[in-house]
Amino acid sequence: MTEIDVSGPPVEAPEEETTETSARVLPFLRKETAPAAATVPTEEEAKPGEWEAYLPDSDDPEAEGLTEGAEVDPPKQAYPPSAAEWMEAKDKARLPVLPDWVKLPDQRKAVRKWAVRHYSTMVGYHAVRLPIVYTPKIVAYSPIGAWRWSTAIGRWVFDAEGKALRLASVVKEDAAEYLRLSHQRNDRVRLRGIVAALGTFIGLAAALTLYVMAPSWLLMLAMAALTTALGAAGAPVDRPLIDRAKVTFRKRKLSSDIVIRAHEVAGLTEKDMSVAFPRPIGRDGDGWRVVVDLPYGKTFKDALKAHGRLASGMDIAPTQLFMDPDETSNRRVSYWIADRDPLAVPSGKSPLLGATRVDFWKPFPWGVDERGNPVMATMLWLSLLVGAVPRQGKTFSARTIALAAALDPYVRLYVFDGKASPDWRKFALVAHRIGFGIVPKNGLDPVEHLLASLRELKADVEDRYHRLSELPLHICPEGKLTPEISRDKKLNMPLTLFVVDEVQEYLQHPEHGKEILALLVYLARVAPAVGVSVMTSTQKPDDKACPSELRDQHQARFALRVGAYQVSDTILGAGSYSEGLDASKLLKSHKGVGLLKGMSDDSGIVRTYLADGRDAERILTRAAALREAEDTLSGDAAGQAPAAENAATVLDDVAQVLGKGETKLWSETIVDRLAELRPEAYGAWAEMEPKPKAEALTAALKPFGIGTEQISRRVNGEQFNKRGIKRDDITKAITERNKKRDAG
Ligand SMILES: Nc1ncnc2c1ncn2[C@@H]1O[C@H](COP(=O)(O)OP(=O)(O)OP(=O)(O)O)[C@@H](O)[C@H]1O
Repeated sequence: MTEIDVSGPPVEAPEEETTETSARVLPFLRKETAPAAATVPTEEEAKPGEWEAYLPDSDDPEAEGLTEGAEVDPPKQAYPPSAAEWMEAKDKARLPVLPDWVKLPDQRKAVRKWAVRHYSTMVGYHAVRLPIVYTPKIVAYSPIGAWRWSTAIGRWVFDAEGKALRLASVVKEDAAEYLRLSHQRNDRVRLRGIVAALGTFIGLAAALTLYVMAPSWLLMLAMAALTTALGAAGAPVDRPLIDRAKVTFRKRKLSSDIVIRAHEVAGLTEKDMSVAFPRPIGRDGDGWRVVVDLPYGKTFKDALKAHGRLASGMDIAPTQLFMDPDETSNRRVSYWIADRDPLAVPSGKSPLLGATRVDFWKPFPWGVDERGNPVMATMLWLSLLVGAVPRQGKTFSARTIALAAALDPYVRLYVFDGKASPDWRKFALVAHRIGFGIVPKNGLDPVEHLLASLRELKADVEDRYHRLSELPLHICPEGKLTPEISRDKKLNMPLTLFVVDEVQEYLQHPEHGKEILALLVYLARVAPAVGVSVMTSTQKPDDKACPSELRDQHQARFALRVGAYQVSDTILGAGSYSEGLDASKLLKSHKGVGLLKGMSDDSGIVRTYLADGRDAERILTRAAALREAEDTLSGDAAGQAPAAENAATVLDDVAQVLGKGETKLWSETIVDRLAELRPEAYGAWAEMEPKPKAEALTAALKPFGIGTEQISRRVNGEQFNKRGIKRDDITKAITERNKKRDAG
């Protein structure tokens, strides 16, 4: 592959350098130059990424000592570039046949909206002034206009323009010249007099005809037109009849002068070099798109640093100015200048309110960007970290994602809220496991419940990896979870979303914090690949409250307003600030607005849709009904024993149901006995078919490292082979658990 050095424009090498044995390698090009016509490119010709090479001309007397074909330091890059590179460069440089605002319906709509708003403002402006300003002015100026017209016609008819020449010939006493000019004047006056008389006659006849025959509206129109024309002619030259519409900046055309001024005051221009405009300024959605080339040596980062000064230079709020780097050149910056602060405009209610169900395998609407384009979110194969200062919409934005998951009846939800706020309560209708706060209540410790859920899920994830690799090819062609597998209840591998709001509350738990951290790190890193996504949110993204070893596992990040750019970088990942992503620039009024990174190839602003408490309740009631209809309610929502209770006692329960002298027992028999022992906890298992019944027990014992094995038994003289549990395994697990418990 060709290596291309585009570190700077070609520089004419000093003569002595070319004669040295260690010749300097000039920056090379993507475009081949015809050797015979090789010249040093001027700055205007040199476009980024299209440098022309300066090849010494052997005919040039100054190129002494250089012979064609003689070896200098071989350039790093092969030359000429390959056809693919050449085509790629051309592809990048090519402008589309039609601009985006013509092709894309969203942009077309925005331009249409802008045009209607712009021109209706203009028309409205003048319509209001027509009766109260323009008409009185026209009427007042029209006599002056009539006088100006008649004197102008009189001067024309009597050849006033030749008067000065005639007078000059009199002063010079040049009789011949005077006679010639007088003759010319007489001829002119005669002809012009006839024309004027004819014009007056026709005009009067037309006026009379109009007066007698024309309908009154036409007569009025003609009079209005005549008065307007006279008024315009009579208006003082320094004060035009019609005011210019005094429109605000956002409706004023953004000119290159304004952009240049902004760069000058922002210190982004050089003494002898201003900014260049590689393409014309144009409308883009509800704003202007301006692409500039900064002077050589200035970078996108410089523009980013000067953000506030640029906004001031353009006379707009900083929140109206958006910047994007350009991949072809570090000195090219693309600005989007919004007509008004787009982030303060609410994005509206979540479309989930009108949705009967969601397919969580597909992207779902989460909000809109600064230009009002929809932003679709997906949680497939990733984990998401949400961070912000309190009251900015952290919980609401994360909850909208969980609501979408709830509306897919095949998605299993785990919801834990460290703050025990009312925001997540209604998820109890659908969540497989749910817990609030960190303080034990009604005999249930939410932290232990979270821990047990994490262990349960870890075992599930390990099991999924194992089973996916063993599934037959026709079910699992690529060894990956598919929509079909995830919806097959028998396979029990649904898409799963693990939500932890205010995660720092759990991570700082004195007893279980470390284990919770380790399990979350494991899940955020490993689980997305088998359809288990983790979504954590925090108002304290610092290392103490939410260590980087957990933050770093999140592929996607969403930062709402934070206090400082360093905190923004902590949430979004190092280097985000230099890419132009800085959540500290968001304002308090920007509720539910944040910067999204890593969910797709694009990073940027999302104004999340709003689903308040009542909306959430409506959606969750619908989601619960949907799950009931599809028979997918499970865990806590289905009234099945909470994970903590199961996990804490299942070992003892199994030990208890194993009869004296029974060294091993079939799983389904164990479940039946468990259901008799504690129907409130195991009743639901007992009603299952034999296979899922056995699988439920296997999953419950998995976190303790207990597996099943084939057990042969004779029933009524017949031999049966089924999977079961060994007493020794149970006894060992209980001993280990007790040891751990005692060790504290
Ligand atoms: N998308 C949105 N559109 C409009 N307003 C919103 C949006 N999201 C949140 N808000 C407003 O912001 C307020 C705070 O939201 P939320 O409770 O999600 O903040 P938070 O960051 O989780 O706060 P805390 O840390 O105190 O829980 C909400 O009560 C709501 O009024």
